[in-house]
Amino acid sequence: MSIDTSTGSAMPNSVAGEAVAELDGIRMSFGGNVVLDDVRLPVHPGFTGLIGPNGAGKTTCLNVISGYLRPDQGDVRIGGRSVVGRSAHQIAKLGVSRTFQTPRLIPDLSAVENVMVGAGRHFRGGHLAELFGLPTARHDERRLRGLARELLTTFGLGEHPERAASQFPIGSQKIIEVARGLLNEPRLLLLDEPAAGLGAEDVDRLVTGLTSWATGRDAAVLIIEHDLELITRLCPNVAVLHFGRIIQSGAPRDVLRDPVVVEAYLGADFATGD
Ligand SMILES: Nc1ncnc2c1ncn2[C@@H]1O[C@H](COP(=O)(O)OP(=O)(O)OP(=O)(O)O)[C@@H](O)[C@H]1O
Repeated sequence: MSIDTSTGSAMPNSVAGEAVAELDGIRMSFGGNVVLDDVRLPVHPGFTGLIGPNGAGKTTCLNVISGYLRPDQGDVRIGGRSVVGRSAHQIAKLGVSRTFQTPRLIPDLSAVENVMVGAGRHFRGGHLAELFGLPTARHDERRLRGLARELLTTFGLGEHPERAASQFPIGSQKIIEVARGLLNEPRLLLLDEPAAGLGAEDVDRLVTGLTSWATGRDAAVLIIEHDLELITRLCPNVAVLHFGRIIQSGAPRDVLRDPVVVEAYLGADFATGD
């Protein structure tokens, strides 16, 4: 395993075919209500979709991977290493970023500053250096501001980086949150319904930005989404969760035509376009 000394991350660089993250036999219940039952889900470099009806357990999967919830049973591996019992903060340090269904931006900070909030582990100077305005901190700040601006531009939002986050429409706010999740160069990015509430133009920005960011990187991106067109555009692999169980996985074109999936999730009226 190689240690990434530049970031302090201990996640190994992924080998082709090796899962960056893996849920293995996960069981999760809330007060006797079993929400995940023997969930096995490998997340390889590239884009993986996780779909399923409301309440199927998709966000719970993300919460388990990112350490917000501890499963009753099963293992969570990140970079081949078991992380069950580690805090969300410790897991983030392994190079895991996530977004939430409702964007968690700081409304009075500018778009670029909100993206910079994602920096955490990249501040070499630390908080004391920052507090006393030491050169390391000033250098870090300039560098991060530049990176944050580049990310906003990648997502087509580079025009008004200094505008307060609250002044952006909700769709753009969600994209700013995605950009924030990328500032740390995550090895694993977890996106919870990034396209919910987005118009067609914003969905295009999101897809174009994510594709552009992922090109040339071996990061893994797990996307929960109800927008099946987005899933089909981005993800070579998709898994379907239904009542807490993975009922099918594979290429979206095949999975979305599977009668079990159509029946269980999509309803009798569903038909995929070619
Ligand atoms: N902290 C919690 N306490 C109790 N029940 C919970 C908790 N978190 C989730 N649940 C329940 O677990 C089930 C799965 O919820 P989850 O949010 O994972 O579903 P989902 O597939 O992401 O749904 P959606 O597509 O609507 O976001 C739901 O019945 C939900 O009410």
